[in-house]
Amino acid sequence: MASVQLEPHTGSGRSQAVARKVLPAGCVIVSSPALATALLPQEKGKRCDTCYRILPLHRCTGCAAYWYCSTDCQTTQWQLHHKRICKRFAQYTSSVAFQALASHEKMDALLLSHLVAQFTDANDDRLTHVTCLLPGPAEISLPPLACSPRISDSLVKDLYSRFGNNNFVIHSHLSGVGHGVFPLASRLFNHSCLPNAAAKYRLSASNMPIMEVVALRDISPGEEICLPYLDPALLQTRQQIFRLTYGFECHCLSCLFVERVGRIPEPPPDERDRKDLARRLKQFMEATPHDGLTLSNDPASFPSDLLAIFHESFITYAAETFRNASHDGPYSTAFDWGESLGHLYRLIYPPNYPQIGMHLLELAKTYWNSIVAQHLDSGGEENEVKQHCRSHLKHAKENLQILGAEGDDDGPLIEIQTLETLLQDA
Ligand SMILES: C[S@@+](CC[C@H](N)C(=O)[O-])C[C@H]1O[C@@H](n2cnc3c(N)ncnc32)[C@H](O)[C@@H]1O
Repeated sequence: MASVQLEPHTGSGRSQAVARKVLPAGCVIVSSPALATALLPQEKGKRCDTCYRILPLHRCTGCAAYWYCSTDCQTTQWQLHHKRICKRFAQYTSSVAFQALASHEKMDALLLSHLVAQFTDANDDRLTHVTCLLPGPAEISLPPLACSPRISDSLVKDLYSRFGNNNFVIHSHLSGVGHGVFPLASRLFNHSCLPNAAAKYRLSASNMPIMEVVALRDISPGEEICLPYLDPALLQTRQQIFRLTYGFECHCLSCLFVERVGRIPEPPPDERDRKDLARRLKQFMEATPHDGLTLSNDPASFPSDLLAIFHESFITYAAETFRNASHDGPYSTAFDWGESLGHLYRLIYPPNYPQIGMHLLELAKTYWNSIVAQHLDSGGEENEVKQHCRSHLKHAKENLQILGAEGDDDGPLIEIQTLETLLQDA
């Protein structure tokens, strides 16, 4: 690996991935192939079970439960694991033991089945790449499998004990489509709530999705490279999830900020008071230059009467109110809450975090929707709306170009291009 090296992490038993040279924003730091993947149930029949692309599909005639875009993809998966699963699949998924599982456990059971079906040799290097990962904190019991393993039960259990704190959600345009085992990325990257890198997935013919880890900003030699294990906007609950699922406590600067705040105050229940909170957030953002790393500062430098904006219920309220109004209005509500959510994201997430870009694109589309829907004819108002649309689109593009093309072929960068053209002609 020319870009990173594994070093012992000071003060803990784990390792850390450290940059060996300057890694400029947007560069692919590491490509990590999948060892096994499983599509989410809602994606079944919509995407190819091997390459995850959305194409015309044909069904496996044996089990009628796996879909492929080509003979190549079908052959690849048949050789990997499907030949051992196909015949028993219907019986397996209708079994009492499988049906009794919660939906996330069903995903794990399928992924584990896809993984173990591949192996006969316990000493296969690819298995060692999984068993050398850190196990999760909780005692686990094995889920039922779709085939009888040809490796020992203790090895299967050993593999499964790595699932909860190492596997990844495979996503396209930030929307989850499957789960995957990516041993190289798991071995390398620790978590930070202010990460300097993010994972994206490349989909190509006859291959399982490949994870690429991209630098979100310029990374200096010697700096640790971290990924977000979960959405950093879960400011109140994330520490508990780290403890229960991953067995660690996060000490990043953002978590230090939250710890110093103590208890994030509840936002006011009344809609008018919430609007007022959002208005004060806007004033604060207009008056205070911020670099997207606000949560790495001392909370004493942050207005205490604004802290309720970090309450998860306020973030959810802002997101839902924006979403509900962004297509058909009322547009003034969508603009107000869309802008507030943009401010919140800039405060919580590190620079160039893709959620910021995706939100700015949604906001730009909302301004455009309002132009189209309202046929604004008072020249001044329309110009102002167009200006907002252009400005958000520009910032969305700057942000999302860092992560670059990922997932399905269409997507935010294409949407930006289309909207740019429409705006030019408007
Ligand atoms: C995907 S693995 C990371 C692999 C790790 N670099 C190694 O040495 O193999 C996840 C595990 O790394 C540890 N870890 C990751 N990020 C951490 C952090 N910010 N603080 C403490 N432990 C962390 C936890 O034990 C977690 O369960």
